[in-house]
Amino acid sequence: MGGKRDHTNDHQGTNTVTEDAIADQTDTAAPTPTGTSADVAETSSDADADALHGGRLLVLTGPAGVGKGTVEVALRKKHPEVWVSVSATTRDPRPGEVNGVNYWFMSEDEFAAKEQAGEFLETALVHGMAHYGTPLKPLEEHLAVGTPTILEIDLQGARRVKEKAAELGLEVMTVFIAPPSFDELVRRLTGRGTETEEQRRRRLETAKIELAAESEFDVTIVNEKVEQAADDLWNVIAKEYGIDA
Ligand SMILES: Nc1ncnc2c1ncn2[C@@H]1O[C@H](COP(=O)(O)OP(=O)(O)OP(=O)(O)O)[C@@H](O)[C@H]1O
Ligand SMILES: Nc1nc2c(ncn2[C@@H]2O[C@H](COP(=O)(O)O)[C@@H](O)[C@H]2O)c(=O)[nH]1
Repeated sequence: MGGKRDHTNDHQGTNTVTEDAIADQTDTAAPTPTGTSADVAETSSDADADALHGGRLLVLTGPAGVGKGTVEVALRKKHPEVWVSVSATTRDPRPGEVNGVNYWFMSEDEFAAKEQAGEFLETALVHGMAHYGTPLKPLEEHLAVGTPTILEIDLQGARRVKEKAAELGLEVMTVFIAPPSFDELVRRLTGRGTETEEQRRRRLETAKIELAAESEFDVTIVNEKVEQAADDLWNVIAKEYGIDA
């Protein structure tokens, strides 16, 4: 697998991930859960890890505010056949975020019950603040039909998926999205304006740990310019899935 690190030089203007932009991600390639968080339970109750055998996916990781969500939206605009897994989370929705589109938002109790029931591929406590998890059932459904699939998860989740890949018979390509500089990362996170000062501080602490782990990933894409980063990501996907780019 890769090892490429892509650099571009000019910045793109800020580009907030809006509800409308994310709504564009409506899946066309395979079934996607919709509705309330209760639907996750319905679709995930028979989760069977064997169903992932032979599946192929991309794990996308990068520090808070680097632009992962923004790049995914740009990618999905050009390549709607790519599916980005919708995670469960116990954090509160940001303004404009929609349940079942951005995340499956749920209480800590609901999350713990699903975790206990084995409904997640992986889970993590992120930034020491909220739990996040990748629902298994929709992932199985997409991998079964060969949909190009992205899990946007944190470093702990990426490590967990890599550890489990062999046992599950999964082909996993890991991609790290890096900022052009730490200062620019701080600017983007601050500019997004969705966190309190304390939340931002915690995210930047996590960011330092994640940036130090970049070499664990198969490929690094530096997000200087959103469209270029989305094209770079598509090239990785196309290569991984044997698609003519
Ligand atoms: N290439 C870029 N140049 C300038 N601004 C960018 C670029 N990419 C993203 N941004 C801006 O940076 C901010 C953070 O982007 P985004 O929310 O996509 O980050 P993220 O990595 O998904 O963050 P988190 O992990 O905290 O959810 C947004 O305001 C977005 O518009
Ligand atoms: N381990 C997992 N990490 C996840 C999952 N879904 C999202 N994430 C990561 O959490 C942070 C914070 O996300 P935010 O939306 O609150 O800014 C970010 O790094 C995501 O990539 C998951 O299912 N598992």
